[in-house]
Amino acid sequence: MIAAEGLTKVFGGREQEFLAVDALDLEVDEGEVFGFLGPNGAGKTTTVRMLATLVGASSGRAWVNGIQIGAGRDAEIRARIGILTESPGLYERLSAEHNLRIFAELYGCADPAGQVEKYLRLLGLWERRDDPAGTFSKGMKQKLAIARALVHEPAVVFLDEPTSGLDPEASKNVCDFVETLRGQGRTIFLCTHNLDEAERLCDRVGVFQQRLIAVDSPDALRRQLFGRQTVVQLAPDSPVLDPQRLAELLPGIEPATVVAGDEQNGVQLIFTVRQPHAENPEIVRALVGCGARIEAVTEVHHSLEDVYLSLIRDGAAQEGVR
Ligand SMILES: Nc1ncnc2c1ncn2[C@@H]1O[C@H](COP(=O)(O)OP(=O)(O)OP(=O)(O)O)[C@@H](O)[C@H]1O
Repeated sequence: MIAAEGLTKVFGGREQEFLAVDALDLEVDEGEVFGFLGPNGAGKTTTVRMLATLVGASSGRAWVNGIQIGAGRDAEIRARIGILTESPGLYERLSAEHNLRIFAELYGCADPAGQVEKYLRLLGLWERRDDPAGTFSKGMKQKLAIARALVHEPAVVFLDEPTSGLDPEASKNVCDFVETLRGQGRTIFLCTHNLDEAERLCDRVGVFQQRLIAVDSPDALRRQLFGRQTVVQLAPDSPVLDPQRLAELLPGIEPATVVAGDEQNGVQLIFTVRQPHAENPEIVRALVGCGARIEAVTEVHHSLEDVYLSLIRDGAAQEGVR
């Protein structure tokens, strides 16, 4: 639905060139919610602007909805996508309804009034439809801009920071709304700094800083970067275990990292495992066989933030994750 091959953007003239997007290769499937994550200035907006045909690429190729960008059919692409840019850019003096109607008519919707009403209602703005957009709060403006991006029922939607600057409740409302779009077969390309939001909404995420560092589902990235780890918490009065004996009893399982305990908290053993379902029972059996008193067995959970920070801090070294 969205594909890029070596997509590159260089700003500036020959004197002073700036490489904003470096040879991006990417495929986003139909119906997928794809999160595009990266620090400030990473080139996310520039990528969206290229894909949405708002700025030309310097080199490389890309297709949106099966149509190649910059190949004479950009107007067709623009008619079939919806885009929420970083600043809503509404007609402040016009009513919410009028703002949407202009776009619905511009896009040639068969039933502009019906579409406008549908999205004003879906985003909870119907009661305020006659108020000028300029009198709306930031959250309401954002919702109106989202409605505008969707009013012509595009198959591909680009959302650049949809919850930026919104309070927690307004962010949640926008997120909930994006979630409702998931089941409708639309392809959603979401740029966000909110990693909880990305974790909740996205099928896959791409971590990007001028070039694509890694791309996969949050779970797969977690596994690739950190493996799966099982923590065995021993009781404070548990006997001390002989690591040599334990290693003999658990062939094929990496020796555990031992975190020392104190009077209140017993020792923790952290095992890196491949298949917790198969290996955890073996670990517990071996420990109990050595006389350990086990208080709890848990799996370490790494957040998407852990994944993101690890990839961004160590971008170059993580090439292999791709
Ligand atoms: N028209 C332009 N001319 C020159 N440089 C530009 C232009 N547009 C963007 N840039 C530069 O390209 C880089 C990437 O900017 P971009 O807005 O794509 O980043 P971003 O990942 O969206 O950042 P943020 O998360 O802060 O919105 C920045 O260094 C920016 O200054």
